[in-house]
Amino acid sequence: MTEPLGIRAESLSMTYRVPVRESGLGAAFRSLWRRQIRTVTALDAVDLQVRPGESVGLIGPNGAGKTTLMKILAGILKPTGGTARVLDQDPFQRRPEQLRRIALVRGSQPLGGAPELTVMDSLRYQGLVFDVPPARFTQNLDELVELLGIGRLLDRQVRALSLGERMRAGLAMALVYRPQVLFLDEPTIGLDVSAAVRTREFLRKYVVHTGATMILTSHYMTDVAELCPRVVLINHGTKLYDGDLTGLTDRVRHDKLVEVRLADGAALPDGLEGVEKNGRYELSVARDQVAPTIGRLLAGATVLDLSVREAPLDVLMDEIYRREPR
Ligand SMILES: Nc1ncnc2c1ncn2[C@@H]1O[C@H](COP(=O)(O)OP(=O)(O)OP(=O)(O)O)[C@@H](O)[C@H]1O
Repeated sequence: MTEPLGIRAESLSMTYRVPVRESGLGAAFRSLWRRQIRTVTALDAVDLQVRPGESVGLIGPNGAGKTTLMKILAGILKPTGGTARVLDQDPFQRRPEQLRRIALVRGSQPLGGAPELTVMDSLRYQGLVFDVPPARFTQNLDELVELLGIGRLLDRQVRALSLGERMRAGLAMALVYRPQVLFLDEPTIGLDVSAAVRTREFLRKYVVHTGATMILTSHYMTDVAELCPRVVLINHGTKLYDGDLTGLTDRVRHDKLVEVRLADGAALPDGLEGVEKNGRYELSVARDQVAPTIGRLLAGATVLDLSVREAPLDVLMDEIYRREPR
């Protein structure tokens, strides 16, 4: 059955036409009357369905096509092939009532508008552009000020904000009209650890509180792991995986890491192998061998400390990306 709302992309393709020019003055003159064009396929027949209220992490290496897909879904780019429907409308039609229901926030440029304005004036302007009734505006703003902790920023000029402050103000700008669909392109890029944690907490609360649908791209796997129960991996413009993160990482790693500290610098019991790091051993153990391995460690040595963990997500993603030809 057709899902009436949410997001639906069918066979979405995007080809950019890029002028090609050799370096040098002569080549610059020649290109005036003989332009060479190369085509770049950024998306190649991508299908995607996102249910209302779902949070999806769009992942893939640099140049995979993630931003292109987001821009198409947000109505900024017209695809060269296929169809997109967001909240049952073609996003590229850019109908005002549609624009009022979606938002795109780019971590690299979280705030548009006039840099001389204060954050409060920018928010008021946003409220007018998006036709938010005054009482609703005040209510939304109060919530956002509380959730994002931006009270102290309201009377500051936009141009005087730090990157983290810009991101928080940018989120407030994008969310003050309560969009139902949120496209976030690397929302924590360049943020310090605390700012990234606070941004993630905010986004989690926002989607729970409002029921918004969210598509997020990030190279920080913590963002994706914490916010998106579902991930979509694309590379070279093609969708390669759609499911939960564990299902994806299980494809490359079938082990867990057992880390152990033994008394008096003792060696590992016979038959166990591991890498020594700072007085601890790290053992890569097949998932079904974790319990027997721990049993052998406890039986064969005096264990001071022991932990079992998954391989770091970034390492797993590196392995996944490396499997794909660049
Ligand atoms: N305006 C443009 N003109 C020409 N080519 C473009 C344009 N925008 C993107 N591309 C190309 O399209 C491909 C996909 O780019 P896109 O920005 O969608 O990737 P991405 O997955 O968001 O990458 P990143 O993680 O580096 O931001 C790349 O090869 C890129 O060089």
